[in-house]
Amino acid sequence: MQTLIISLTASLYALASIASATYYGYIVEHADNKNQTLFLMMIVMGITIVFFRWLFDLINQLIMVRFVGNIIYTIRQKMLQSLTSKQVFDFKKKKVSTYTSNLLNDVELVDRDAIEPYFDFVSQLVIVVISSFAVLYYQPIVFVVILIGTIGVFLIPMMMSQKLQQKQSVFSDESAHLTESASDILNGFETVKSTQSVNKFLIGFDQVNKQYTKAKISSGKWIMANHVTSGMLGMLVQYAAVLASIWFIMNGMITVGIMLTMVQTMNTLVFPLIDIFRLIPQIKSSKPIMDKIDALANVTALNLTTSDESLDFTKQIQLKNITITLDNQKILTDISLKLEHSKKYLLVGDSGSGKSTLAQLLSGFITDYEGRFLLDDQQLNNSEYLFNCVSYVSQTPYLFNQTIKQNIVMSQLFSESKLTKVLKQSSVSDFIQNDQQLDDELLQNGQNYSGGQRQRIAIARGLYQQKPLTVLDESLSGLNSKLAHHVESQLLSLPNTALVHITHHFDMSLINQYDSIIWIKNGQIKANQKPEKLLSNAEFQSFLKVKS
Ligand SMILES: Nc1ncnc2c1ncn2[C@@H]1O[C@H](COP(=O)(O)OP(=O)(O)OP(=O)(O)O)[C@@H](O)[C@H]1O
Repeated sequence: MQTLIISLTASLYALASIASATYYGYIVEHADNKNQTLFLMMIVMGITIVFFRWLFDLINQLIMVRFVGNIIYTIRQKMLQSLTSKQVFDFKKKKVSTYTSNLLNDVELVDRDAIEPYFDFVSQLVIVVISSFAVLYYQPIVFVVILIGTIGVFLIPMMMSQKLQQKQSVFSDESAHLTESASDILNGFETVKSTQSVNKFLIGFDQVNKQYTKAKISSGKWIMANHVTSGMLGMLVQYAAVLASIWFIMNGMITVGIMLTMVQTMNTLVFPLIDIFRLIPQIKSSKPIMDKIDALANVTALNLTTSDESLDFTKQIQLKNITITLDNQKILTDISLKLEHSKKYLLVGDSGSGKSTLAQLLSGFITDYEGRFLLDDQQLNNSEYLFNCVSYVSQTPYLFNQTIKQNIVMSQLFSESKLTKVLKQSSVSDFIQNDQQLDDELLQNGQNYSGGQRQRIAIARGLYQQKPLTVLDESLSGLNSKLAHHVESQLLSLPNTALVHITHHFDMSLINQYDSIIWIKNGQIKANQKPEKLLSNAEFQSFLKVKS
């Protein structure tokens, strides 16, 4: 439809251009008529033609700008939609800065090198076709000269397109590296400064920037070479056609007026042809980037089956013989575990034993596992369904560029009483001076708050979601022991929420309130017992000693 509208406006422009060419020939033919009325009519005709030519050109360009804008908008929306429908684990296989670069830099490249040129190409093609008919009408032989010349010279830009594609692909990769390098320095700004690594990072960035600039110049050179060569080839075709016309005049076959009309019409034909020579390789060059965008924009959206929708967690979650292998390494081996509704579990183990991996499995982030995962008594087919039942609070939570209130409520319905309750349970209320503070926008990732305060906001967020299971992964590590004690005891007293709490810091005064301690060692469950029983185990005692 868009192509059709562009073609239509381009046709009107081409017809106005041909009228203009005919007008030139006509005024030259009638220059020695000395007729005042005819002269006035010529002025009116001239102004009318110029006006319509301008009007159709303007409409064509304005429609094109609108179409291109809308297409780019749709591509970005679709890309982000598809990205967010990725499974968490798959998403993490690439760097965030790579996605950012795809979403920003690559879309810009496609805009510049494919979408705008495409509409331009359609317009020019329509103009070429219509002008060809006009030239054919005036002098078929000149048309044949243009046709042969065009086919001949068309091969050269075509030969360039392969090279252009390769250059554009390298340029896109280098754009991603540049974004990665810049975001590394900016995200790790404190560490870069405090470790006195500014120079090291600047040198690193300098190298990446050089590579990027080299790729940009290299692709720019080829684009320009393509541009200039197309222009030169177009001129060659035009010269050949003009020479043919002159030959016809010399042989008395056409008048000077007709020749002028033809030269003008040829301009309407040859300049768009030059554009076409330039546009085809340019459009082809963006194919690798279009493929990349296509791959990103075509992730299959999450599709919960009816059986998934009826899944719920009212009694228990059961893991049966679960094994998780990452990078050919078994991280969890043959895990069998039952988590009952409303019960509280402490998950402990050495660093690297697999606690976070288990937490991520329970939270729906890991989809690739052997074994069976049962919600109540039904098999879980799609891990993302767990987002309905589980609230995950990470050790290093991300706070959005929004207010504290928005960071806590997220997409749940707002309830003042619920908010007040979770603010107290998480001890966020301790550092909130007044209600206005909840509505103040946070700095990047909540940097205007301490690590412990950020963790408490994340706990409040987790509790506000009111899911049957809350998983805390070292979420109290940034709090002092008094605060951690308060929050942990609040969590332990939640009546309708099961809790899995991963920690390296044991509050011995609360440990007996857990229903069970799950002890993981080397990716396997070493014990899953009531605290009083496990605390009497000598091996566990020595594990605790090492920890304290
Ligand atoms: N995406 C991954 N790809 C490959 N290996 C991974 C991945 N994530 C974790 N691992 C490995 O799995 C093992 C268990 O990691 P996990 O984070 O679950 O341990 P943990 O018990 O939570 O440790 P800590 O207490 O230090 O946080 C580690 O050896 C880690 O290197």
